Amino acid sequence: MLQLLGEHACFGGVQRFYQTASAAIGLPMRFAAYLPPHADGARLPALFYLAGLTCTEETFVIKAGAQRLAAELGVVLIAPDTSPRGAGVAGETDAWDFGVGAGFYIDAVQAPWNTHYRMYSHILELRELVVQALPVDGERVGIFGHSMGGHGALTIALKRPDLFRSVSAFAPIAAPARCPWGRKAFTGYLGTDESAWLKHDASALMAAMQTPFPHGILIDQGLSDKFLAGQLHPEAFEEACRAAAQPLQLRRHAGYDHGYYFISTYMEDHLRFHALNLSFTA
Ligand SMILES: N[C@@H](CCC(=O)N[C@@H](CS)C(=O)NCC(=O)O)C(=O)O
Repeated sequence: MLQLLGEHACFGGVQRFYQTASAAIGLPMRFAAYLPPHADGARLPALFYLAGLTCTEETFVIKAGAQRLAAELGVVLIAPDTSPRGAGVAGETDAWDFGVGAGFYIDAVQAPWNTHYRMYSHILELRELVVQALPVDGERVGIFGHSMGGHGALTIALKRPDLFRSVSAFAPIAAPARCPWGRKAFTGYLGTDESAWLKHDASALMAAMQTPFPHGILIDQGLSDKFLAGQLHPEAFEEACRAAAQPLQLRRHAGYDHGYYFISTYMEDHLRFHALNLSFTA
């Protein structure tokens, strides 16, 4: 079921790469798993990291610099891929913001995308798989992500707060139904009925809830991010959290852009935020 593709010693633990026959996607899917040093039989908290447009399961592992602190905190890190690979849908590699590398962590309902582009179900299936096959405590799983993956982390956590008990994001696409990236993806994967999009829009989902994460949500945003004005809309999510009485730390950082120099700068804060949240009993 799980095929080990590679393993590298890293800060006393192991950085692994796996392939699994994904039932949700209907194709082989890859993911990365960092296992910190741990005692035999231990069940550890785990964090899913969802990456952004054009990324793979390797991007976070190589660029975010998360393993050293994950080793210290004893947290497992799971990094899925960002879309199906080799689905063979016509045009799937024509654009960098739709199709391959841009699955948006939703299940497509429109043909021809709905056969394989089912990244929401894939993340849930991976969660089950890692709890079963790796030393992961199913009661202590959190989720975070960047840009498209920030949208994924926020929406998946809001849809399933029972499965993901802690959530944070870097420069998330916070209101996809009203930005060009989100509108393009939702039109292609979900169709033109915009009311159906709102079930996959973090700001709309939050506006319809009451304090789903009582210990708070953490978001970091660079103010020199070239996508901030047109694509990200953190202020919409901030407003929705205020209306829902959801505690939110939205930190805006002068000088930081959209990339991994920004993400790696604040990675430690996110890992400590999740480790603390996952230490509270449910
Ligand atoms: N290809 C795009 C940029 C795509 C992009 O910025 N992707 C972000 C996520 S939305 C990313 O993490 N890229 C990988 C990297 O920075 O290593 C462009 O031409 O501006």
